[in-house]
Amino acid sequence: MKHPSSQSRPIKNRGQVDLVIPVKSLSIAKSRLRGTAGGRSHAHEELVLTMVNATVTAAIRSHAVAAVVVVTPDPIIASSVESLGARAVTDEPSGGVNAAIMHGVCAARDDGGGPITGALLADLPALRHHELTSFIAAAAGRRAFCADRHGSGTTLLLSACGEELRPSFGAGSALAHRESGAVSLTGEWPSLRADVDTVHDLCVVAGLGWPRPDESMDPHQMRFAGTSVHTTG
Ligand SMILES: Nc1nc2c(ncn2[C@@H]2O[C@H](COP(=O)(O)OP(=O)(O)OP(=O)(O)O)[C@@H](O)[C@H]2O)c(=O)[nH]1
Ligand SMILES: C[C@H](OP(=O)(O)O)C(=O)O
Repeated sequence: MKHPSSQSRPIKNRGQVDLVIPVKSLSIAKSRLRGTAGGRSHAHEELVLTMVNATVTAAIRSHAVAAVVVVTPDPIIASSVESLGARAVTDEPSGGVNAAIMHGVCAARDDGGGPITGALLADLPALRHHELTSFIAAAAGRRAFCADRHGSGTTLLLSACGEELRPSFGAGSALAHRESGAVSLTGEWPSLRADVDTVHDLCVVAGLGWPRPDESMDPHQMRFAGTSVHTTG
């Protein structure tokens, strides 16, 4: 089902991969970061939305990606990512991250679907679209995943060409994906490995150049851990 706020269709790129990006509601997402964005009302929600928008923008810009489907129960996220060119669908039923991903995969199939599906987490604000394209090329149609920079989590899982995705996101997902036969690819993809769960992770993405000047959508700024972040305020 399309998100209740849905009005637009996704922008179709030339690529072969339909990418699904699951995102919780802004009120509960990134709980480990809560409090780091400052005391201003909705500062945390703005930080999370800014990270989601940056991730979705990079995914859409990758030439290897055909379409981006964001699965979220949150109407603010839905409307924001639709304005970027993604399709938004609600969680249905709500059953956690892997159920949300599979719902997005079904939505992508209903929309025509490409031969490869993928799940990308929404907390990769420093993501460079050419790194995503490079990873997809390296996967070469195999079921493959990118571990986060700690090696324990997963930031991206791709299905084999024409086959099921079989996501096992959650604690220790890198091992789960490896044990289920996915190939762990280890190229030079620092921005694809830099998920943000903690304040320290924010410093890491700041070192990778996030936020970039063109992502500063208005003059509001938050300060945390010595890093200045512009928000959509
Ligand atoms: N649509 C949807 N997305 C989910 C769900 N559970 C987790 N996610 C998303 O999956 C990714 C990883 O989720 P978590 O690590 O559990 O949560 P998080 O918001 O990243 O961070 P914490 O709250 O600090 O654990 C994030 O992009 C979440 O927004 C769900 O039930 N539905
Ligand atoms: C869902 C989980 O991500 P994180 O807890 O790092 O957000 C994972 O890596 O599978």
